[in-house]
Amino acid sequence: MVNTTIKTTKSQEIFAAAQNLMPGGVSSPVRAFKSVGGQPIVFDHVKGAYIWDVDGNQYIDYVGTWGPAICGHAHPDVIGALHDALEKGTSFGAPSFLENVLAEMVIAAVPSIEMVRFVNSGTEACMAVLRLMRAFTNREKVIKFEGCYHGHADMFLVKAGSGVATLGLPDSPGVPKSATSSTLTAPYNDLEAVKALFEENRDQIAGVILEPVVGNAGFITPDAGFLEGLRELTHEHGALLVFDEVMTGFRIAYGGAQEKFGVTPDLTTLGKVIGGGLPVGAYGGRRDIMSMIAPAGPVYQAGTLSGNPLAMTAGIKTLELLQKPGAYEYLERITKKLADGLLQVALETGHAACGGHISAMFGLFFTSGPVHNYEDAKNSDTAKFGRFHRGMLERGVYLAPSQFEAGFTSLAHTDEDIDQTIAIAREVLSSI
Ligand SMILES: Cc1ncc(COP(=O)(O)O)c(C=O)c1O
Ligand SMILES: N[C@H](C=O)CCC(=O)O
Repeated sequence: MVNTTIKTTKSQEIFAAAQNLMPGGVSSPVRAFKSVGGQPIVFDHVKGAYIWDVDGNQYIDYVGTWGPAICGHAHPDVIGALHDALEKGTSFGAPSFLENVLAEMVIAAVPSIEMVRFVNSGTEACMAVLRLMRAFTNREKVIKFEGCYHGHADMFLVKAGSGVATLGLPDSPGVPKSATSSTLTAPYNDLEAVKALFEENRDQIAGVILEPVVGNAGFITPDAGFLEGLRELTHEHGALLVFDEVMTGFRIAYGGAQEKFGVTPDLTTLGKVIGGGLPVGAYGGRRDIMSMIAPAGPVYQAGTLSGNPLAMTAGIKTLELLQKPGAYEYLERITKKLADGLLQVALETGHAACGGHISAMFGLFFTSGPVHNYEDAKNSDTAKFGRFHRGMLERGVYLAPSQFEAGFTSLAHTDEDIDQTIAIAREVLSSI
């Protein structure tokens, strides 16, 4: 079972060459392993709950291409549907029936969404939703939370999570002050701070955007009453509430965090799962607000590849699989088993640790916690996380290469995968 001497010669060669070709050798920063140390492995192929690297090593995967692979990688139904769709062409740049099908599925599932617009990434969805918030309210300021990540658009690169947190970067050079001067920040789970911002900026705040369950500062859940409090405050101040469900959408429940917690925002952003592993994003919400988007209204937003037939097909198939009876019960059961198991092993082997899960999303911090916000997350032992990550990798478990990312399970993970992961964690945690 345990192999601590994996050979990664080919991975190393390819990654060395990549460094001369692409900044940091990668197409997106976190995957470069900068914060956990060591070199990334280079993937060859993926299937179900597993990945294989170019040296032939197999790993149990808890990244799931950062969330989309909730049914397991390369699910035969998704691949089959994609084969059929490919025969009809790779891009239309014109209306297709597939958009109607996915739109109907999204609208039926997500409580806040009465109309939806498809885009190509979560970043695009968040950029567009911000423009819409500002246009609808005729106000400029927006509140986001420290450690939350809403993609890499200028306005959101303020105390951002994900790669910005992973690399310990300040707000990015190249972002003009004017782009972020209207972005106000508060600590996650701190309603009083949000109240104060509303008081200090009366009638100027377009809305509040947040990850309803944080995945980009590690896994952090909303305190009881936090989401409800934001709903009340935004109503009270004539501002919009936006849930960025790019990560949580169709993952922590079929209808996302808003279904799970029973709090309905005005607007929602989606991505990841609804593209079934192809590049996709979406934003949607109340009909009166969405009707402002061009060409129905004056707020401009467009995309050559938006509504791409392959992405729509993979999304439709993925949502169909998730509709099967028992899907979310299964995800909850195995993820609980994993998260509880990891925490128990960490505590039994003498580490200060805390963690948890909701449905198919989980996390573990090396601090006794509790972790309520990004500051708490930063105070965890990230160096220890790096050693944990490397030990797990060398024994065949692929975790997100950053303390500031959540973990993901899928319908393809079996009880045996979870048992094996916990056993490996015991071995690693006993030695670090
Ligand atoms: C909550 C959240 N919002 C937005 C994004 C941006 O999405 P993308 O990487 O598809 O641009 C991500 C992930 O990167 C995310 O997790
Ligand atoms: N945290 C990001 C998305 O959820 C990680 C993906 C990336 O930016 O590469």
